[in-house]
Amino acid sequence: MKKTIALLPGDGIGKEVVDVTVEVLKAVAEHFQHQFNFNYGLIGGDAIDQKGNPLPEETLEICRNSDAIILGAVGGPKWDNNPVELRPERGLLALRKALDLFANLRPIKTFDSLLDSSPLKKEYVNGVDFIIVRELTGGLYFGKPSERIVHEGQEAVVDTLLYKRSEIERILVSAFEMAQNRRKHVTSVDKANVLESSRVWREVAEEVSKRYPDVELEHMLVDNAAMQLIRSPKQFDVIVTENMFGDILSDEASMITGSLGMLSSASLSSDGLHLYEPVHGSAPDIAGKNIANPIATVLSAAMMLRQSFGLEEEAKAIEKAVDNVLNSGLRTADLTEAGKAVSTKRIGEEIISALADDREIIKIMNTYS
Ligand SMILES: NC(=O)c1ccc[n+]([C@@H]2O[C@H](COP(=O)([O-])OP(=O)(O)OC[C@H]3O[C@@H](n4cnc5c(N)ncnc54)[C@H](O)[C@@H]3O)[C@@H](O)[C@H]2O)c1
Ligand SMILES: CC(C)[C@H](C(=O)O)[C@@H](O)C(=O)O
Ligand SMILES: [Mg+2]
Repeated sequence: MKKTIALLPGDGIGKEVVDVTVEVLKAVAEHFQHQFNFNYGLIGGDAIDQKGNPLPEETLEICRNSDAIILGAVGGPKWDNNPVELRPERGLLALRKALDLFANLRPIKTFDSLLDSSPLKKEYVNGVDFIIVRELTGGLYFGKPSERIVHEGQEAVVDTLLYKRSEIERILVSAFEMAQNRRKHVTSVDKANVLESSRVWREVAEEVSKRYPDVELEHMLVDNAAMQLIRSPKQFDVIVTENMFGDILSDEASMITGSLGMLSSASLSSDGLHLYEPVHGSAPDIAGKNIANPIATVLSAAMMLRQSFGLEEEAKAIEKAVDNVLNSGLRTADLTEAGKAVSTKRIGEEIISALADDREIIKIMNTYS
């Protein structure tokens, strides 16, 4: 299979984790006889420095001319005091909007070998397998006005939480569709005791649920959901929620798996051009040290192979290679005690060698079958 992949490494550890992921994808291409072409684009702080724009038009073109997009992360202290239009994060938000990447899927699944890495009790995290479906192109992130104003004669500020009913409906449909192929349970998270937007969200959730009689719908207030994620994470199958709540709950949920460095994601659009990125950011505190965990991005690439290219066997091969590496006891610093950790690059090399081992076994088995 021949595919073109846009690579937007971005800033900080974004570059390090994308570098590893590209090597893994090259190994997959070699073992499974595919041709992956990689087109690099600038986004975030780097793009501001080189092009004066966090999302240059060339980058959008590269994305539009590709079959899928892999992004690292954007942001860093260097640009923190920039005016809002020159913030790296604006580049990511503009990209999500421009490509209509409205459905952000963030799977939370524990690895058996990492049960001890979670701060939660082993018996609570063992077997956790749920997905957060986060609305990604609406809500507080995009509502206008969003500005400093004078209100009642005083300095004030306003951000707007705006959703079209159709935007709420399409994300809920995505969640119910997903639940139908899983354990048939949707938890719709909102703040309907306070926010009008959440009251409408609940109404739409009820309407959509009528089309999926085999799926159970539960409403949960976001503050309770934050607590339930820690108290009993196994109760969840599909969590669907608006943009900001989803952002916060997914970082929280990452600790069930042991680290934010484990959490992959897919941002899906209606026209089939999807973006894959780790849930974490550019981690300025560890950037440039070759110690970041690349697994979130590598697993995002597996999501890409499955979702965008239909390459199920290849996606599974990556997931199995990651599992094998973790089973062998190798861990980056976020998952183990100081002194025992291995580097970003080493984890990448081990994943590639686990992939190769697995292919050899399959080949040997095929010759005997
Ligand atoms: N998708 C994105 O591009 C994205 C996501 C989140 C934050 N950001 C940006 O990143 C910058 C830093 O934000 P932050 O520090 O709040 O969040 P962060 O996710 O970058 O880091 C939070 C903490 O987790 C650790 N961490 C994150 N990823 C890791 C990995 N792969 N391996 C090991 N440790 C990891 C970091 O070292 C840090 O201690 C900000 O500019 C923010 O806007 C970007
Ligand atoms: C960098 C930031 C804009 C982004 C978000 O809030 O969506 C990040 O935190 C994420 O989770 O992808
Ligand atoms: Mg976030």
